[in-house]
Amino acid sequence: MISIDQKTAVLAEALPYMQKFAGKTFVIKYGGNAMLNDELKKNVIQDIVLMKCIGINPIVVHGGGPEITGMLKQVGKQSHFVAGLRVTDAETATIAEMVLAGKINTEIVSLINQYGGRAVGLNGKDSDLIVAKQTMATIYENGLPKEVDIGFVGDVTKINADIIRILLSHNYIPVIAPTGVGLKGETYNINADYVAGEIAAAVGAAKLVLLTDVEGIYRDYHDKSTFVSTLPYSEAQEMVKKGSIDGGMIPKVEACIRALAGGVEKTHIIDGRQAHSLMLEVFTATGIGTEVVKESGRG
Ligand SMILES: Nc1ncnc2c1ncn2[C@@H]1O[C@H](COP(=O)(O)OP(=O)(O)O)[C@@H](O)[C@H]1O
Ligand SMILES: CC(=O)N[C@@H](CCC(=O)OP(=O)(O)O)C(=O)O
Repeated sequence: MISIDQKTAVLAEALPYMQKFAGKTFVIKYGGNAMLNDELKKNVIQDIVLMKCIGINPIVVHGGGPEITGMLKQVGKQSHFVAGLRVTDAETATIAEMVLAGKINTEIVSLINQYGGRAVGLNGKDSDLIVAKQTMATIYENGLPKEVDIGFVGDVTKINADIIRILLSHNYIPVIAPTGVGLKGETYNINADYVAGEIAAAVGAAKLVLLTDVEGIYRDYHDKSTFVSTLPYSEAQEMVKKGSIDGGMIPKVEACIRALAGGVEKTHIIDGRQAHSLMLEVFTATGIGTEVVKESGRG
């Protein structure tokens, strides 16, 4: 049982962070694997509403990979991933948009509103928020890059962030589905981590926080003693090339790298399975998870 002294110590520790972050914008990427449990979902939503209450401007970018996989299965389609990206034919792009923008986005908006926030849902087509072009997946064979065609998967070419700024200036919480629109109105499926990195750079966010289903990054994913709390991005790039960062972790580190290059001050990959992990990361001295940084050393 936590004592009164411990409770007050925790609250007092939060004060300087509340002062430091008031008025700052945080992009929070909430991934499909951290969304599977209703109690955790509630914790994440409460943390986002709390941030808003103390003057931080949260922007939520959500995933929904497991739900897309489930829906594809219902219509008899198997899912395949290359370098963490879903191989997307035309029908898959339509189903991904339906699940992300139609189902998950509205659910998150509704939950935030139930907890007292004022959320507005957006997808890449709203006001041409996320303009994209077709991209390839890169895999490494013996350290050498190789391009693989994965269909209607998009690379962000432009974020039209005006609509986000307008919503923030009126105290709304934007909730963004990771679908992209091409120059001819076509739909692209984009990994939500990449969208979060691009949005964070476009709005000049102070922090990008990616919630996932592991503690953070491990040097060797099969050995939990190799957890890394601070990872310089040059080292992260090497780990992707060597294959020690693999699958769904690749878009996350690449999103952090993109955000840092775009001027975002801090990027974190944290465990969405831990109750109130967002609050712990933002309002405590030690933080949790892995921080991807430009230089070595945790700030
Ligand atoms: N070096 C690594 N450290 C941590 N996780 C890794 C690493 N390499 C690959 N992974 C995988 O990345 C996964 C996280 O990506 P993903 O499942 O796509 O998350 P989300 O659904 O939250 O976006 C982890 O569950 C793990 O299986
Ligand atoms: C191209 C690509 O991989 N798109 C992702 C979009 C959803 C997503 O990113 O969801 P998570 O954050 O839950 O993984 C997909 O189809 O699964």
